[in-house]
Amino acid sequence: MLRIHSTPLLGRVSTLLSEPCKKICGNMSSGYTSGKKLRVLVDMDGVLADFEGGFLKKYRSRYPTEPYINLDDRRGFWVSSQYGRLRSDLCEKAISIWESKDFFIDLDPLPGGVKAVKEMAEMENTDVFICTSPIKHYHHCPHEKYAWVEKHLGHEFLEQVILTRDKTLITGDILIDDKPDILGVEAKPTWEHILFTACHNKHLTVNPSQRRLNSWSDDWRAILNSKRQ
Ligand SMILES: Cc1cn([C@H]2C[C@H](OP(=O)(O)O)[C@@H](CO)O2)c(=O)[nH]c1=O
Ligand SMILES: [Mg+2]
Repeated sequence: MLRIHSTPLLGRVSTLLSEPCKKICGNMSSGYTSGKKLRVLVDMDGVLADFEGGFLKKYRSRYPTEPYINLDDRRGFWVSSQYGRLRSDLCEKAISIWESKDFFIDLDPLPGGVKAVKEMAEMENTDVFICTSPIKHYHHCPHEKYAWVEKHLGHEFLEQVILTRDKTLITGDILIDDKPDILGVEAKPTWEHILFTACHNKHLTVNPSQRRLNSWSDDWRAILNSKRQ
């Protein structure tokens, strides 16, 4: 175990730290001390990773003779609920797709998302976190979500990953998320929910005070700027 006996050694300890360690320490201090940085929480499935497209592709390939729902006809956040209404046994078949190995890692990035998040992360006074919920069948999903971030955003971005089943507990200024209702134990989350448009929510009439981001070609920079003091 490394013990620090005197201050001169402190300087040496920092030179002994590997580059990633230095970056972690750097991130921690800037994040905790500034207080005025804009904190953006970006959801993963349906915002950065194409959950709906990936699901339909794998469902049709595993169950080629079963009925399916075109993305244009998707309604409601939960895929399995709509499949269950189509025919009750299709609910379980749908679930079997995202519980399978390689479902989450194989998801394609949604157009413009990775580029936007990288640009956001480079902006002054801006902290970006990927805020995503793992499914409860934990055998593959949490691992693959980290692997997806590493693959598409880079190893250093792993520092920015928040896995939580309750996003209301996470503090931030903005949460960009495709789920229309984000509920949890905190009744008044600190963030403003920006609804990211997806096939399952595009027909929804939402509360007029709720802002949308229609895609990553939409003006996400203006939304961020509107929250800056
Ligand atoms: C079951 C299900 C999960 N998901 C996504 C949402 C969550 O990821 P995220 O928080 O990154 O959007 C994750 C666990 O529910 O899977 C859907 O988008 N639709 C579904 O029908
Ligand atoms: Mg989502």
